[in-house]
Amino acid sequence: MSALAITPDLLLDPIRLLLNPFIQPIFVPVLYLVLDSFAFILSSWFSADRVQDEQRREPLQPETYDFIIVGAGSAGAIVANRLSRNFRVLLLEAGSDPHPLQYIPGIGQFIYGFPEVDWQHKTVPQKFASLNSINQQSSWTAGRGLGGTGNINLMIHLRGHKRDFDNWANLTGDPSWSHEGVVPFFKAHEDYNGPGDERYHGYGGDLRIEAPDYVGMGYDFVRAAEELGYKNVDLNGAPFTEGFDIIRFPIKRGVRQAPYKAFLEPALPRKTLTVRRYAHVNRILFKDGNVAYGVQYDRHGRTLTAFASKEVIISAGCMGTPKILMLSGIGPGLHLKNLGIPVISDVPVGENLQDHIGVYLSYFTLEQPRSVVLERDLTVTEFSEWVFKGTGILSSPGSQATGVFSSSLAKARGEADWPDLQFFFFGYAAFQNSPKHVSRLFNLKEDEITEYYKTSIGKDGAHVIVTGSRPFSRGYIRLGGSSPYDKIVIEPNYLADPGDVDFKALKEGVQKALELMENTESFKRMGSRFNNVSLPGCQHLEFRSDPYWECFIRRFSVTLHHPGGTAAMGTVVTPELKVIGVQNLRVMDTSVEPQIPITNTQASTMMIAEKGSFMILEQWKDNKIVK
Ligand SMILES: Cc1cc2nc3c(=O)[nH]c(=O)nc-3n(C[C@H](O)[C@H](O)[C@H](O)COP(=O)(O)OP(=O)(O)OC[C@H]3O[C@@H](n4cnc5c(N)ncnc54)[C@H](O)[C@@H]3O)c2cc1C
Repeated sequence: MSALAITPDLLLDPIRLLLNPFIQPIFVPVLYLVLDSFAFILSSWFSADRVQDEQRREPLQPETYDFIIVGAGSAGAIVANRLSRNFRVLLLEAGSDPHPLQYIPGIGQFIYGFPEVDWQHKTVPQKFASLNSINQQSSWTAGRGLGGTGNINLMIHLRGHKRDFDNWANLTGDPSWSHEGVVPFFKAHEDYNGPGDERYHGYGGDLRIEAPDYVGMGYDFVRAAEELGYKNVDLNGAPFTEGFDIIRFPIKRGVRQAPYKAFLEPALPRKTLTVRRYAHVNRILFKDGNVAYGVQYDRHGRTLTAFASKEVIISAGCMGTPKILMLSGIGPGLHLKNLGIPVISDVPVGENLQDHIGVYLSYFTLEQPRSVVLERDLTVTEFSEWVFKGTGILSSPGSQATGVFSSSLAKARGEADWPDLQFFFFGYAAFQNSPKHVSRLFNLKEDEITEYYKTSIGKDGAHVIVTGSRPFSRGYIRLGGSSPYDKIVIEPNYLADPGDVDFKALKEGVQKALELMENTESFKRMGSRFNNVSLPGCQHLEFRSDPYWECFIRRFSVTLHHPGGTAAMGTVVTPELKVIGVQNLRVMDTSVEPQIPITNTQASTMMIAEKGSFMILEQWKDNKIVK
C-alpha cells in the first residue's frame, strides 16, 4: 500500500480528535431527538418518495409477464432474483424501498411500528398471555416495502433444528423437505464467515453471514450456559441436540443485508425484472374456473391488472398471503360464503397459525460496566466507527447470544433431542427512553413500564427473552370483511393449549434463565440481579414466589414475531408449494411452514424461497427466455 493511501483509520482519528469535544456533549440529546422523530422522518421521506413514484409514467394498460410475484419480503426478494435470471418477472410490493436508517443494524431495531414500514397488525385480546398489553392485544409487526419484514427484523440468522425439517418431511410425505433435503437450499445463498463444519455452510453466495464486530457480552452468556452443562455448538452447523452460541447475522461491513441488499438490489438492473412499488394486490384473477392468470392491484389511486402466462406466486407473508388467498376465493368455504366471496377452493387457509411467545425478563442490573449504556457508550467515536468501518456497537442488531434446550416436559415426551425452549440474550441496559420504546413495540402501557424500569434505567444491565420454541397452541387468521382494506382477524391463542404445556415449559425456562443470569460464576462476578420492582399486575403476590412468576409469564409475554403456518404444506399447498384445487398458483413464504421451526423464521423462509424457485425453474426449464 502506498504511504499516502487514505485508510478509514487515518480519516477516523483526526475526526475524533477535532470533533469529539464539540459534538459529544450534544450527541446523546441529538440521538434521542432522532429516535423520537422516526414518525416524522419516515412520513416525510415516504411522502416525497410516493409523489416521485406516482410521477413516473408507467403503463396503465394490463401487462403480461411470465411470472407475477406478490410481496418483496424475505421470500419474495429471493424468488424475484432467481426467476428473473431466466424469465420476465413482475414483482408487486405494497411498500417502497427501505429507509437508509434501516441499514444500520443498531438502529434498525427501533424502526418499526410506523405505518410507512409496518402493516401494524394487532391480535384479538388474549386470555392467557400478553395480559399487560393494552386491551390484552399483542402487536404484530410485519414489514412493508422492498425487503419486507427483513428490513425491520432483528436479523438473527438461525435455520432451525434437524428435527424440525425431518418433521416437515413426515407431515408432507415428501423427503425432500427433510433436514438432509433442505440443507443445500440454506447453503445455496449463504456466504458464511465463521467457524464450523464446512459441509453444513454455504460459501460465496449472495448473503454474507457473520458475527458483527461488536459481540458485547455474548461470550459471557455462552460461558454461563456451559456452567449449566450446555455445550457451545454451531447452531447452523452439523445436527445437534441442545446448545448455545453467539449470534451470526446477514450483515456485511456492518450493514443489514437480508433480503433487500443481498437479493433485490443486485437484480434491479435486469431488464427481465419489473418492480412496481406502492402496488397493493387485492385478489388473484382466475380463468376457466380455477386457472390463475393474473392479479388485480391498486396503485396510486388506480385499480390495475397484470397477467402471468406461467404462474402467480404469492409471497405476502403469514398475514398478507392468507388474506389475498381468501379474498380470491381460496379458503374455508363457510367463512368465504358468509362474506359473499365465491369459493374456488375450499382449503383451510388461515388455520394452523403458530407463533413463538416469549417472557421478557428485563432488566438484570450489573455492578460492572460490561453492557451498553446508551448515554455512556454510544459516542461520536462509536458512530464514526460505524460510518467509516462498519464496526462498533452500531454494527450489532442487539441480540448477542442464544441457546436452545429441552424442558423436562419435552424429555418426558421422549423428545430430549428436539428443544422446546430458546433464550435470547441482549447485553444492553435500560436507557432513558426505554419505557417509551418498549411500550410502543409491545403495545404496553407506558406508565406501567416506566414504573417497572425505575430502578434499572441508566444502570449497566442486560435482558433475556425466554421463548417457547415448539408451541402446542394453535390459532387462526380470518378476513374481517370482503374488502381488501378491511383489517384481518388474528387469533394466536397464546398459551391456550389444553394441557397448559406451553405455559409450563415457559415457567421452567424462566427459572433456568434466572439461574443462568444470577447463579453462574460468569454472572455472579458481575453482580447480576433481576429487577427488584414488582411487575404491575403482580404486585399483590409475594415477590419472586411461584405464583409471582406465573403471573409474570401471563402478563409480560410478548410475541417473538415468528408467525407461520397459515397456508401450510399438506393442507393448503402441495410439497411443490402449489395451491391445492387451483392451477398456476403457488405460495412461497412463512405461511407454508406446516410447523414453525424452533428458532427464528427468516432463514427457513429464505430456504423455502430458494427451494421453491428451484422447483419452478425445473418445471419451466424448457421455456426460458434467457438461455
Ligand atoms: C420485529 C421483528 C423481528 C424479527 N426478528 C427476526 C430475527 O431476528 N430473525 C429471524 O429469522 N426472523 C425474525 N423475524 C421474523 C422474520 O422477519 C419473518 O419470518 C420473515 O421476514 C417472513 O418473511 P416472508 O417473506 O414470509 O414475509 P415478509 O418479509 O413480511 O414479506 C411479505 C411482503 O409482502 C408484502 N405484501 C403483503 N401484502 C401485500 C399486498 N396485498 N400487496 C402487495 N404486497 C403485499 C409486504 O409489504 C411485505 O413486503 C422478525 C419479525 C419481526 C416482525
